[in-house]
Amino acid sequence: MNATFDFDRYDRIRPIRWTGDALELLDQRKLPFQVEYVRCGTSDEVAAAIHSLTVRGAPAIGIAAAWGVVLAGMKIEAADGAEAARKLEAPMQRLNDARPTAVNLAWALARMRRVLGAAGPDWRDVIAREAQAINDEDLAANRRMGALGAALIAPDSGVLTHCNTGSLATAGFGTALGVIRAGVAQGRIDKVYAGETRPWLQGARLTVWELQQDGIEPTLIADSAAAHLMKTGAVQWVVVGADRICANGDTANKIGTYQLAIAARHHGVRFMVAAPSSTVDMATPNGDAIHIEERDPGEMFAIGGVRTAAHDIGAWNPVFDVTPHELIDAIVTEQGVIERPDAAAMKAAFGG
Ligand SMILES: CSC[C@H]1O[C@H](OP(=O)(O)O)[C@H](O)[C@@H]1O
Repeated sequence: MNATFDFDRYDRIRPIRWTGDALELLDQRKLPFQVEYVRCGTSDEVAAAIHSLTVRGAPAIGIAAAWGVVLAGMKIEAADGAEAARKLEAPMQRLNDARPTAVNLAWALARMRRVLGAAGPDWRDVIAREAQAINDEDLAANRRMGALGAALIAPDSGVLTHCNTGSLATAGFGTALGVIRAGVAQGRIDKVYAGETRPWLQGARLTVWELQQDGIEPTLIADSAAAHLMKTGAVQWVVVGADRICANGDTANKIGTYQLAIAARHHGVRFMVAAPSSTVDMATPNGDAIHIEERDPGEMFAIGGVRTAAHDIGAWNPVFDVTPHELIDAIVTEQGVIERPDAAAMKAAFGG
């Protein structure tokens, strides 16, 4: 990233605000047409906000859950961190159970448990500092990933992205969208395509809105137009985020990612996954072991409260899928770039 890169120009959105005694969440169910914050005063309110996608995005739900633990800590008495950890285990489990696929949620809660276990009478300050550290580390990681990922993209490239991986999904700047922000700023990317990302429309509602805040004009496409777009030669990279990257490089991400990878390989378009190391899960051997969240089929029947499907029908609504590592050209984390990821490359990079 060049020294004069203006992060502030590309990072005005704050989906998570800690007030000192509550967590304010930008309600992503209502964007882009309403910009409203939801106030969470308890950890269970944070868990409900995670489950309802009021706050969403793998890193963002981990950060929100960490602050949820701090909120739970305000409601109990404990002499030290070990006693607090015992009393907070139930609310932490409810935070953990809010969504199953993104490893960042469990990862953040494991960090909170770890510091709690070692904390003394000042355990409340310790967990508040840890929640802030998780947030700040994510922001720094995204800015580093932006530089590393953008460097892979040749000037004058077209890029297609999927879902939302920007400031709304993280502590700021974004993962895949951070790569795109950096690539646009450096003149490497001159055309950004965003897939609408049915059924929840993270692309059409969130990514397009985020990029407009930056002065970047994306082109929205229907999810079903992606392969045709690649066939035209308009894009050189597909750049996406991740919810869980396994020990062999298999990657869970928003539903529709897998078919983008298949089409990209068929058309000679390179495929990049950008995610912080907090999304890497070396304890999960491969994509077959990932719990794919299935959500209420009702999310497929209406948009903005307007029904779009016939009545009295069934539906299947898995909201993630797994891209096998063989279809991924590069995994970019803040620790570096893994080209042609496989188990050996992942082990060399992350141990385990
Ligand atoms: C940097 S966000 C990663 C990931 O999270 C999103 O899922 P959701 O909107 O359901 O929380 C999407 O899969 C993004 O790629």
